[in-house]
Amino acid sequence: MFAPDLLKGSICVVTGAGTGLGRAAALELARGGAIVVGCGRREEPLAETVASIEDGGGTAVALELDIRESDAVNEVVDRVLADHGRIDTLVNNAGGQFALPAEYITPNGFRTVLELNVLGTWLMTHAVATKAMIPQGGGKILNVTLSPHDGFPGLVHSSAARAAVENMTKTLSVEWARFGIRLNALAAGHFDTDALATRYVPGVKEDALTRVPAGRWGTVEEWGWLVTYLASPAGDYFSGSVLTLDGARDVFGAGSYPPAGLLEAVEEAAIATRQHRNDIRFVTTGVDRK
Ligand SMILES: CCCCCCCCC/C=C/C(=O)SCCNC(=O)CCNC(=O)[C@H](O)C(C)(C)COP(=O)(O)OP(=O)(O)OC[C@H]1O[C@@H](n2cnc3c(N)ncnc32)[C@H](O)[C@@H]1OP(=O)(O)O
Ligand SMILES: NC(=O)C1=CN([C@@H]2O[C@H](COP(=O)(O)OP(=O)(O)OC[C@H]3O[C@@H](n4cnc5c(N)ncnc54)[C@H](OP(=O)(O)O)[C@@H]3O)[C@@H](O)[C@H]2O)C=CC1
Repeated sequence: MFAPDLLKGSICVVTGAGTGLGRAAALELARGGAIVVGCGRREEPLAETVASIEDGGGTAVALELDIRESDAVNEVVDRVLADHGRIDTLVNNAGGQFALPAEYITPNGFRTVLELNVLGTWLMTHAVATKAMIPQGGGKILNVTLSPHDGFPGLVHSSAARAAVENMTKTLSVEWARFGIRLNALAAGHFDTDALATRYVPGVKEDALTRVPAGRWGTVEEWGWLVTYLASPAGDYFSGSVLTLDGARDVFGAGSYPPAGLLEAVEEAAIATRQHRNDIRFVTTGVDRK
């Protein structure tokens, strides 16, 4: 899609680079000439992303990291700086949640989603800004969030978390403009990734598609193009924005609730696990993981 030297020599850190949207972003950044540092908890998918990039003539490395661990985040940022000297773009893509009616979400379930999406994004952002971007005189941070924005029934924890991330993005775009740091949030609608296929019950997933006016899932390539455009000089004047890529999902809005299949899946999980309805686990996969 882009010229092969668009990002030549640029150092781009992508969290969650082993799968789905993060993988697609990493591949497209590398096609544009960036040196990609892919992070995530599992070594295997990261290694596959690196191999795909290298097969295409690009350059990438993988570093295992749980973005919720402050010490580990600092170590990884130090390592990138030791190896590459700077960080031009950070893509805070790692994130996620499970779909569950709000009344079933436990305190720890809510905390877990907040920690992953808000704390994890904050730890990465703060470490990269203070160790790399402020000393080097600038950089770009792209935070992946969610569409629809005005409430996402079935995902109350993540809806709250992504709103926090978008506000964090806007706040920092003002505070850190004096350092040349530009921050934007990229709100994803429904993209056809493995996670979408495996983490949500089929009825719920299909219901989600009926709420996309464009009538189709987004492709991971379309996501990679947006990330790469913003990382490139063409994206230099974007800061403090929320860019929504969703085939008009946000305009359609939350729609009715519950989506087809969600409550039935809760009941099935309760029967399968012989658990009390207030102690439902892993309903989104329909599999008893206990
Ligand atoms: C309707 C609209 C649809 C809409 C359908 C379409 C949606 C499209 C929009 C979004 C799409 C995407 O984001 S797709 C990308 C999806 N990708 C991801 O989510 C990847 C990252 N996710 C994860 O790692 C996990 O899902 C996450 C829970 C966040 C973190 O996992 P951890 O291993 O750290 O957590 P655990 O230790 O297992 O669990 C911590 C607590 O959370 C609870 N918990 C964890 N998974 C749970 C589950 N499936 N169901 C219930 N509860 C769960 C546990 O019971 C624990 O609480 P206690 O039992 O009380 O201790
Ligand atoms: N697909 C879609 O339609 C939508 C996706 N999004 C968001 O886009 C992003 C990517 O989604 P998608 O590619 O579909 O889903 P994936 O589940 O494939 O991607 C999540 C990635 O984040 C990594 N990750 C998860 N937890 C951590 C952690 N604690 N530390 C480091 N890395 C972590 C995972 O790797 P590992 O498990 O190895 O750590 C994985 O590579 C997520 O934030 C998601 O919520 C938002 C809206 C819609």
